[in-house]
Amino acid sequence: MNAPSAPASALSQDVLARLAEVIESRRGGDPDASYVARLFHKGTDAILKKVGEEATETVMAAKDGDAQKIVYEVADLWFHSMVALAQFGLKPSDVLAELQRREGLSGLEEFAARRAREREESGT
Ligand SMILES: N=c1c2ncn([C@@H]3O[C@H](COP(=O)(O)OP(=O)(O)OP(=O)(O)O)[C@@H](O)[C@H]3O)c2ncn1[C@@H]1O[C@H](COP(=O)(O)O)[C@@H](O)[C@H]1O
Repeated sequence: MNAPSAPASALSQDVLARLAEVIESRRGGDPDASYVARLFHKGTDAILKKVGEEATETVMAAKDGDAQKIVYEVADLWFHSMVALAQFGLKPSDVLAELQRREGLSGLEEFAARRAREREESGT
């Protein structure tokens, strides 16, 4: 499967920051004039429903092995996840900071440390 390529300069966190600003600017806007305003107007359940739908569509695209479709569906998923973040007063930079914190931290080591902590807390 050939992954579509994109110029590195376009793959910047600026895109996420700009989109977050646009999303924020739609809060309280006209639901008939803006898709994001409509989502905010519908509320948390509707936003989370879209995140779930887009996650499912991403899985289906991946099962098909269609690179273009995967990128399209993941873009939908990221976008709706960003609306969900905004709904909870969060920004993409919060998620990027968490990913940065995890940099170089082995997932398996982190999992083992978490299990050890949980065992300690439950006293088992
Ligand atoms: N990135 C996006 C973006 N990605 C996806 N979508 C919309 O998300 C919806 C995805 O829903 P589906 O694929 O499920 O299709 P649908 O059947 O139309 O949706 P439903 O009726 O099932 O809810 C579509 O209407 C897409 O147009 C987006 N809408 C907006 N943006 C960004 O948000 C900005 C603000 O948008 P407005 O608020 O509409 O001005 C835009 O300039 C873009 O940068």
